[in-house]
Amino acid sequence: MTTTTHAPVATAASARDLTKTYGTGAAAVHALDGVDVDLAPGRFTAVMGPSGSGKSTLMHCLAGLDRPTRGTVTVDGVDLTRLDDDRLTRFRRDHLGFVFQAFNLLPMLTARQNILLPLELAGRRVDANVCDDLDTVVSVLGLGDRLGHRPSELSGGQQQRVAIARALVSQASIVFADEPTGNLDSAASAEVLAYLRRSVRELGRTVVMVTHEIDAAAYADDVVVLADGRIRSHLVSPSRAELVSVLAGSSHRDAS
Ligand SMILES: Nc1ncnc2c1ncn2[C@@H]1O[C@H](COP(=O)(O)OP(=O)(O)OP(=O)(O)O)[C@@H](O)[C@H]1O
Repeated sequence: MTTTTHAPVATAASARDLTKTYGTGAAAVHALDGVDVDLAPGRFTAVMGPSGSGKSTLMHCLAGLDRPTRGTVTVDGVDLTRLDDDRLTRFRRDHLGFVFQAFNLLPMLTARQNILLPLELAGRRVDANVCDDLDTVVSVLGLGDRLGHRPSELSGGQQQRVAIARALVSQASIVFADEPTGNLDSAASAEVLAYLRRSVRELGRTVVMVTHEIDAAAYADDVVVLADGRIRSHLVSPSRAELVSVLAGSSHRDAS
Protein backbone atom coordinates (compact mmCIF):
# COMPACT_ATOMS: atom_id res chain seq x y z
CA MET A 1 0.00 0.00 0.00
CA THR A 2 1.31 3.47 -0.81
CA THR A 3 1.17 6.22 1.77
CA THR A 4 0.96 9.95 1.25
CA THR A 5 3.06 12.21 3.45
CA HIS A 6 1.20 15.21 4.79
CA ALA A 7 3.23 18.35 5.44
CA PRO A 8 1.89 20.89 7.97
CA VAL A 9 -1.05 22.63 6.33
CA ALA A 10 -0.99 26.44 6.30
CA THR A 11 -3.18 26.82 3.23
CA ALA A 12 -5.94 24.70 1.75
CA ALA A 13 -4.32 24.86 -1.67
CA SER A 14 -1.31 26.62 -3.08
CA ALA A 15 0.52 26.88 -6.38
CA ARG A 16 4.08 27.95 -7.04
CA ASP A 17 5.36 29.00 -10.46
CA LEU A 18 2.35 27.23 -11.96
CA THR A 19 2.79 27.18 -15.71
CA LYS A 20 0.65 25.49 -18.33
CA THR A 21 1.58 25.76 -21.98
CA TYR A 22 -0.48 24.24 -24.75
CA GLY A 23 1.28 23.55 -28.04
CA THR A 24 4.86 24.45 -28.93
CA GLY A 25 6.88 27.05 -30.82
CA ALA A 26 4.97 29.86 -32.49
CA ALA A 27 1.65 28.08 -31.77
CA ALA A 28 2.30 27.85 -27.99
CA VAL A 29 -0.47 29.21 -25.74
CA HIS A 30 0.61 30.15 -22.20
CA ALA A 31 -2.64 29.42 -20.38
CA LEU A 32 -0.88 29.89 -17.01
CA ASP A 33 2.36 31.83 -16.81
CA GLY A 34 4.11 31.37 -13.44
CA VAL A 35 1.16 31.65 -11.05
CA ASP A 36 1.82 31.81 -7.29
CA VAL A 37 -1.32 31.62 -5.18
CA ASP A 38 -2.34 30.55 -1.67
CA LEU A 39 -5.97 29.76 -0.92
CA ALA A 40 -6.95 30.03 2.71
CA PRO A 41 -8.85 27.19 4.40
CA GLY A 42 -12.42 27.79 5.53
CA ARG A 43 -12.98 30.52 2.93
CA PHE A 44 -14.99 30.95 -0.24
CA THR A 45 -12.72 32.10 -3.07
CA ALA A 46 -13.95 33.18 -6.51
CA VAL A 47 -11.64 33.01 -9.54
CA MET A 48 -12.46 35.68 -12.12
CA GLY A 49 -10.94 37.22 -15.23
CA PRO A 50 -11.66 37.74 -18.91
CA SER A 51 -12.42 34.84 -21.24
CA GLY A 52 -9.19 32.94 -21.97
CA SER A 53 -7.35 34.37 -18.92
CA GLY A 54 -6.71 30.88 -17.51
CA LYS A 55 -9.47 30.43 -14.91
CA SER A 56 -10.45 26.88 -15.88
CA THR A 57 -6.84 25.86 -16.38
CA LEU A 58 -5.95 27.13 -12.89
CA MET A 59 -8.88 25.30 -11.33
CA HIS A 60 -8.14 22.08 -13.20
CA CYS A 61 -4.47 22.17 -12.12
CA LEU A 62 -5.37 22.96 -8.48
CA ALA A 63 -7.92 20.13 -8.49
CA GLY A 64 -5.54 17.57 -9.98
CA LEU A 65 -7.68 17.25 -13.12
CA ASP A 66 -4.84 18.50 -15.32
CA ARG A 67 -1.06 18.44 -14.93
CA PRO A 68 0.96 21.66 -15.16
CA THR A 69 3.87 22.07 -17.57
CA ARG A 70 5.97 23.44 -14.70
CA GLY A 71 5.57 24.35 -11.04
CA THR A 72 3.90 22.74 -8.04
CA VAL A 73 0.40 22.42 -6.63
CA THR A 74 -0.05 21.59 -2.96
CA VAL A 75 -3.48 20.64 -1.63
CA ASP A 76 -4.06 19.66 1.98
CA GLY A 77 -0.26 19.49 2.41
CA VAL A 78 0.23 17.06 -0.50
CA ASP A 79 2.24 17.99 -3.61
CA LEU A 80 -0.09 16.78 -6.38
CA THR A 81 2.61 17.06 -9.04
CA ARG A 82 4.52 14.21 -7.36
CA LEU A 83 1.60 11.75 -7.39
CA ASP A 84 1.28 9.17 -10.13
CA ASP A 85 -2.08 8.88 -11.91
CA ASP A 86 -3.53 6.23 -9.56
CA ARG A 87 -2.62 8.14 -6.41
CA LEU A 88 -3.88 11.38 -7.94
CA THR A 89 -7.24 9.73 -8.71
CA ARG A 90 -7.48 8.42 -5.14
CA PHE A 91 -6.49 11.82 -3.75
CA ARG A 92 -9.24 13.53 -5.77
CA ARG A 93 -11.78 10.95 -4.64
CA ASP A 94 -10.88 11.16 -0.95
CA HIS A 95 -10.05 14.88 -0.56
CA LEU A 96 -11.85 16.93 -3.19
CA GLY A 97 -15.41 17.67 -4.21
CA PHE A 98 -16.60 18.97 -7.58
CA VAL A 99 -19.62 20.95 -8.70
CA PHE A 100 -20.10 21.67 -12.41
CA GLN A 101 -22.38 23.84 -14.50
CA ALA A 102 -24.34 20.73 -15.53
CA PHE A 103 -25.65 19.17 -12.33
CA ASN A 104 -24.61 15.65 -13.40
CA LEU A 105 -27.24 13.89 -11.29
CA LEU A 106 -28.41 10.41 -12.22
CA PRO A 107 -32.11 10.69 -13.20
CA MET A 108 -33.22 7.32 -11.85
CA LEU A 109 -31.80 7.93 -8.36
CA THR A 110 -33.39 10.00 -5.58
CA ALA A 111 -31.63 13.07 -4.21
CA ARG A 112 -30.38 11.02 -1.23
CA GLN A 113 -29.05 8.25 -3.47
CA ASN A 114 -27.33 10.80 -5.71
CA ILE A 115 -25.68 12.49 -2.72
CA LEU A 116 -24.37 9.18 -1.34
CA LEU A 117 -23.35 7.67 -4.70
CA PRO A 118 -19.65 8.77 -4.67
CA LEU A 119 -19.18 7.30 -1.19
CA GLU A 120 -20.77 4.05 -2.25
CA LEU A 121 -18.66 3.91 -5.42
CA ALA A 122 -15.59 4.45 -3.23
CA GLY A 123 -16.66 1.42 -1.17
CA ARG A 124 -17.38 3.41 1.99
CA ARG A 125 -20.11 2.14 4.31
CA VAL A 126 -23.00 4.51 4.98
CA ASP A 127 -22.48 4.26 8.73
CA ALA A 128 -23.69 6.51 11.56
CA ASN A 129 -20.90 9.05 10.90
CA VAL A 130 -21.85 9.36 7.25
CA CYS A 131 -25.55 9.67 8.19
CA ASP A 132 -24.72 12.42 10.72
CA ASP A 133 -22.68 14.22 8.06
CA LEU A 134 -25.52 13.79 5.56
CA ASP A 135 -28.05 15.20 8.04
CA THR A 136 -25.86 18.26 8.70
CA VAL A 137 -25.16 18.96 5.02
CA VAL A 138 -28.80 18.42 4.02
CA SER A 139 -29.98 20.76 6.75
CA VAL A 140 -27.47 23.52 5.82
CA LEU A 141 -28.51 23.18 2.17
CA GLY A 142 -32.24 23.15 3.01
CA LEU A 143 -32.87 19.81 1.28
CA GLY A 144 -34.51 17.91 4.15
CA ASP A 145 -37.90 17.55 2.47
CA ARG A 146 -36.49 16.80 -0.98
CA LEU A 147 -34.35 13.72 -0.31
CA GLY A 148 -36.85 11.23 -1.72
CA HIS A 149 -37.37 13.20 -4.96
CA ARG A 150 -35.79 12.36 -8.30
CA PRO A 151 -33.97 15.14 -10.21
CA SER A 152 -36.94 15.62 -12.61
CA GLU A 153 -39.07 16.50 -9.57
CA LEU A 154 -36.66 19.22 -8.44
CA SER A 155 -36.06 22.78 -9.67
CA GLY A 156 -32.69 23.67 -11.24
CA GLY A 157 -31.58 25.39 -8.03
CA GLN A 158 -32.59 22.37 -5.95
CA GLN A 159 -30.74 20.03 -8.33
CA GLN A 160 -27.58 22.11 -7.99
CA ARG A 161 -27.98 22.07 -4.18
CA VAL A 162 -28.10 18.25 -4.38
CA ALA A 163 -24.87 18.36 -6.42
CA ILE A 164 -23.29 20.61 -3.77
CA ALA A 165 -24.44 18.25 -1.01
CA ARG A 166 -22.87 15.36 -2.96
CA ALA A 167 -19.56 17.27 -3.09
CA LEU A 168 -19.70 18.17 0.63
CA VAL A 169 -20.84 14.90 2.17
CA SER A 170 -17.58 13.13 1.45
CA GLN A 171 -15.87 15.51 3.91
CA ALA A 172 -13.87 16.93 1.01
CA SER A 173 -11.25 19.44 2.16
CA ILE A 174 -11.93 21.61 -0.88
CA VAL A 175 -14.94 21.87 -3.16
CA PHE A 176 -14.15 23.16 -6.66
CA ALA A 177 -17.11 24.71 -8.43
CA ASP A 178 -16.86 25.56 -12.15
CA GLU A 179 -19.52 28.13 -13.11
CA PRO A 180 -22.02 26.44 -10.75
CA THR A 181 -24.78 28.91 -11.61
CA GLY A 182 -24.19 28.90 -15.39
CA ASN A 183 -27.41 26.95 -16.03
CA LEU A 184 -29.61 28.80 -13.55
CA ASP A 185 -31.80 31.89 -13.72
CA SER A 186 -30.90 34.79 -11.46
CA ALA A 187 -33.23 33.84 -8.60
CA ALA A 188 -31.99 30.23 -8.53
CA SER A 189 -28.37 31.47 -8.84
CA ALA A 190 -28.76 33.72 -5.81
CA GLU A 191 -30.27 30.84 -3.84
CA VAL A 192 -27.46 28.41 -4.76
CA LEU A 193 -24.72 30.96 -4.02
CA ALA A 194 -26.23 31.79 -0.64
CA TYR A 195 -26.26 28.07 0.21
CA LEU A 196 -22.64 27.69 -0.98
CA ARG A 197 -21.65 30.56 1.29
CA ARG A 198 -23.56 28.97 4.18
CA SER A 199 -21.63 25.72 3.63
CA VAL A 200 -18.38 27.62 4.08
CA ARG A 201 -19.57 29.57 7.12
CA GLU A 202 -21.45 26.82 8.92
CA LEU A 203 -19.49 23.72 7.91
CA GLY A 204 -16.04 25.35 7.79
CA ARG A 205 -15.45 24.05 4.26
CA THR A 206 -13.23 25.60 1.59
CA VAL A 207 -14.86 26.44 -1.74
CA VAL A 208 -13.10 27.64 -4.90
CA MET A 209 -15.47 28.83 -7.61
CA VAL A 210 -14.75 29.92 -11.17
CA THR A 211 -17.24 32.51 -12.34
CA HIS A 212 -17.75 35.21 -14.98
CA GLU A 213 -20.42 36.90 -12.89
CA ILE A 214 -19.59 39.76 -10.58
CA ASP A 215 -22.88 39.10 -8.77
CA ALA A 216 -21.70 35.55 -8.07
CA ALA A 217 -18.22 36.66 -6.94
CA ALA A 218 -19.87 39.08 -4.51
CA TYR A 219 -20.89 36.03 -2.41
CA ALA A 220 -17.24 34.98 -2.01
CA ASP A 221 -14.86 36.02 0.77
CA ASP A 222 -11.85 36.44 -1.51
CA VAL A 223 -11.46 36.97 -5.25
CA VAL A 224 -8.50 35.94 -7.41
CA VAL A 225 -8.43 37.92 -10.67
CA LEU A 226 -6.49 36.48 -13.61
CA ALA A 227 -5.36 38.24 -16.78
CA ASP A 228 -3.27 36.62 -19.52
CA GLY A 229 -2.44 33.58 -17.38
CA ARG A 230 -1.14 35.62 -14.44
CA ILE A 231 -2.61 36.70 -11.13
CA ARG A 232 -3.60 40.31 -11.52
CA SER A 233 -5.02 40.69 -7.99
CA HIS A 234 -5.84 38.54 -4.99
CA LEU A 235 -8.49 40.51 -3.15
CA VAL A 236 -9.30 39.63 0.46
CA SER A 237 -12.89 40.51 1.40
CA PRO A 238 -13.17 43.12 -1.38
CA SER A 239 -15.99 45.60 -1.55
CA ARG A 240 -18.12 45.41 -4.67
CA ALA A 241 -16.69 48.77 -5.84
CA GLU A 242 -13.13 47.48 -5.47
CA LEU A 243 -14.00 44.33 -7.41
CA VAL A 244 -15.68 46.29 -10.21
CA SER A 245 -12.64 48.56 -10.50
CA VAL A 246 -10.10 45.70 -10.62
CA LEU A 247 -12.17 43.79 -13.19
CA ALA A 248 -12.56 46.87 -15.36
CA GLY A 249 -8.76 47.22 -15.31
CA SER A 250 -8.21 43.58 -16.24
CA SER A 251 -10.58 43.66 -19.24
CA HIS A 252 -8.97 46.93 -20.37
CA ARG A 253 -5.58 45.27 -20.37
CA ASP A 254 -7.04 42.27 -22.16
CA ALA A 255 -8.44 44.47 -24.90
CA SER A 256 -5.26 46.54 -25.35
N1 LIG B 1 -6.67 21.94 -24.43
C1 LIG B 1 -6.25 23.13 -24.87
N2 LIG B 1 -5.49 23.21 -25.99
C2 LIG B 1 -5.04 24.41 -26.42
N3 LIG B 1 -5.30 25.59 -25.82
C3 LIG B 1 -6.05 25.56 -24.71
C4 LIG B 1 -6.57 24.33 -24.18
N4 LIG B 1 -7.29 24.63 -23.06
C5 LIG B 1 -7.22 25.97 -22.91
N5 LIG B 1 -6.48 26.51 -23.88
C6 LIG B 1 -6.17 27.94 -24.05
O1 LIG B 1 -5.61 28.39 -22.82
C7 LIG B 1 -6.07 29.71 -22.52
C8 LIG B 1 -6.76 29.71 -21.15
O2 LIG B 1 -7.93 28.91 -21.25
P1 LIG B 1 -8.95 28.73 -20.03
O3 LIG B 1 -10.04 27.83 -20.52
O4 LIG B 1 -8.21 28.33 -18.81
O5 LIG B 1 -9.49 30.23 -19.85
P2 LIG B 1 -10.78 30.72 -19.05
O6 LIG B 1 -10.38 31.98 -18.37
O7 LIG B 1 -11.34 29.63 -18.21
O8 LIG B 1 -11.75 31.05 -20.27
P3 LIG B 1 -13.36 31.10 -20.33
O9 LIG B 1 -13.79 32.17 -19.37
O10 LIG B 1 -13.64 31.49 -21.75
O11 LIG B 1 -13.88 29.73 -19.97
C9 LIG B 1 -6.99 30.12 -23.66
O12 LIG B 1 -6.25 30.87 -24.59
C10 LIG B 1 -7.41 28.79 -24.26
O13 LIG B 1 -7.72 28.93 -25.63
